[in-house]
Amino acid sequence: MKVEIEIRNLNFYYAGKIHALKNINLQIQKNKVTALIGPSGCGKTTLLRCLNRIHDLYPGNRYEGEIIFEGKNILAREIDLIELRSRIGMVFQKPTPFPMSIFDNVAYGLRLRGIKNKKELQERVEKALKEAALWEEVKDKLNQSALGLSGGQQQRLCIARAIAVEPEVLLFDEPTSALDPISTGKIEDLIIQLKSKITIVIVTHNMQQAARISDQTAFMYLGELIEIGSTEKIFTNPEKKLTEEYITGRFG
Ligand SMILES: Nc1ncnc2c1ncn2[C@@H]1O[C@H](COP(=O)(O)OP(=O)(O)OP(=O)(O)O)[C@@H](O)[C@H]1O
Repeated sequence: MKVEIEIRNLNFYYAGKIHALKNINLQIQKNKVTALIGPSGCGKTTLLRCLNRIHDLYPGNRYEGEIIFEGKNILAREIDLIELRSRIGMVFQKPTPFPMSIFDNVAYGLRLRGIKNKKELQERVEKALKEAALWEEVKDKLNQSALGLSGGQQQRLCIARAIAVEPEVLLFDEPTSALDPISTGKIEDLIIQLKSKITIVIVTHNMQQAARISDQTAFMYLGELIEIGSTEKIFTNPEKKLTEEYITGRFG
């Protein structure tokens, strides 16, 4: 199995003082789905947001340790964050389409990367919408506002926007918590399909979801990584008592 991202001795502090991640060591496997689970406030979102340095948007946040991706430490000062975020994309909890047409939403990142040729843009937008299982529903209204789509469609549009720039990794932060069960099922199917091309990390509150779609699961508690293993092992025969108590619903 190939490692896509290796997290070494990662500590993270909000505003220079709140110690939200404590010495995390974790390997994210290539072309697999890794789920981050644990009770509210344990640091799942904080860890996910380290992987494409979203925390840099707020002053005073501090990382210690290393996150190795393609042989480089992405926490290094000289890393180009725009480039990093197109290689390691992110899909948020609430769908976040831009107030522009469906086409322009998906073309957005491509244009940012200097792709201006109309035919190339059209081809890549179509490809991304097909990969996000949205093409059939929107192909006749690409010039209409993205804000007119349903919540589930908007979330698939955000996935299309993220995959249009052909990232290696996609980070999902509770991508279905605002969606109905049918839309949730579509996103879960999509994630399973995408992993043949893209490495996926997903934060989820929903343990059934982690069990359904992930290959490896990491259980976190109070800023620490308690246990990581194959999803089957974590849910049937975890090593640590704390993990067992959590997955059997004794706290949460
Ligand atoms: N912007 C922030 N400033 C200061 N502290 C924060 C900030 N965001 C999160 N924290 C703190 O960091 C810790 C980890 O929070 P985080 O949101 O990563 O947990 P989580 O496991 O994703 O929780 P949830 O499941 O509720 O989303 C918590 O103690 C939280 O209060």
